[in-house]
Amino acid sequence: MMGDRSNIILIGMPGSGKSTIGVLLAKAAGMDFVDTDLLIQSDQGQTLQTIVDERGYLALREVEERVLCRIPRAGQVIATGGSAVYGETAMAHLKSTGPVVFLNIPLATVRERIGDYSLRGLSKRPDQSLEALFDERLALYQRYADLTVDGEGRTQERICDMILASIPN
Ligand SMILES: Nc1ncnc2c1ncn2[C@@H]1O[C@H](COP(=O)(O)OP(=O)(O)O)[C@@H](O)[C@H]1O
Ligand SMILES: O=C(O)C1=C[C@@H](OP(=O)(O)O)[C@@H](O)[C@H](O)C1
Ligand SMILES: [Mg+2]
Repeated sequence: MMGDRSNIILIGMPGSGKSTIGVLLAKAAGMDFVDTDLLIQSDQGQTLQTIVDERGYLALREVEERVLCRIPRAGQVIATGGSAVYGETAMAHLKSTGPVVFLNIPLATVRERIGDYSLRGLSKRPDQSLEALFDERLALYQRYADLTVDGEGRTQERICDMILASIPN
């Protein structure tokens, strides 16, 4: 099946369900799954948290952009990290490989799901609040989305079904 279908690319804030819903989508659609956070870690031989702690949040964004640009065109479900949208070239590449789906959840739900974000290796300016990061990113997620799915109050299975119903195969 790989090679003859478009990718499906998931974007959104940390906690929006990209990694977990991505697996469900891939199983339901008979596609492969890749989590770009894991690609970054194996490329660098470091955890995301270590990259941010030792080299800074901009280093993570640079590495992320390079890794995303190498994603092949074959049919895979791709869970990106929340900061993927800072890479303009990477997003142009990903969009050329298939539909980009924005998993949209409110700030309060991001807070609930991610807990103490200082321990999450988030790619954000140290002085930036989560609220400011959310606002900055919302505009970027909306810019790149081909499809937006509201995840609030919905199960992962329901969100998966909604995405499959909206994407031609
Ligand atoms: N629709 C949902 N309803 C309830 N919990 C969810 C939902 N989507 C994701 N979660 C939970 O939120 C957490 C973060 O999900 P994850 O897939 O890792 O998000 P991301 O990859 O976008 O950061 C996980 O514990 C996951 O089970
Ligand atoms: O939003 C972010 O800045 C990040 C989100 C993480 O991925 P998830 O969105 O899958 O949690 C991971 O890429 C890294 O810790 C940076
Ligand atoms: Mg994830």
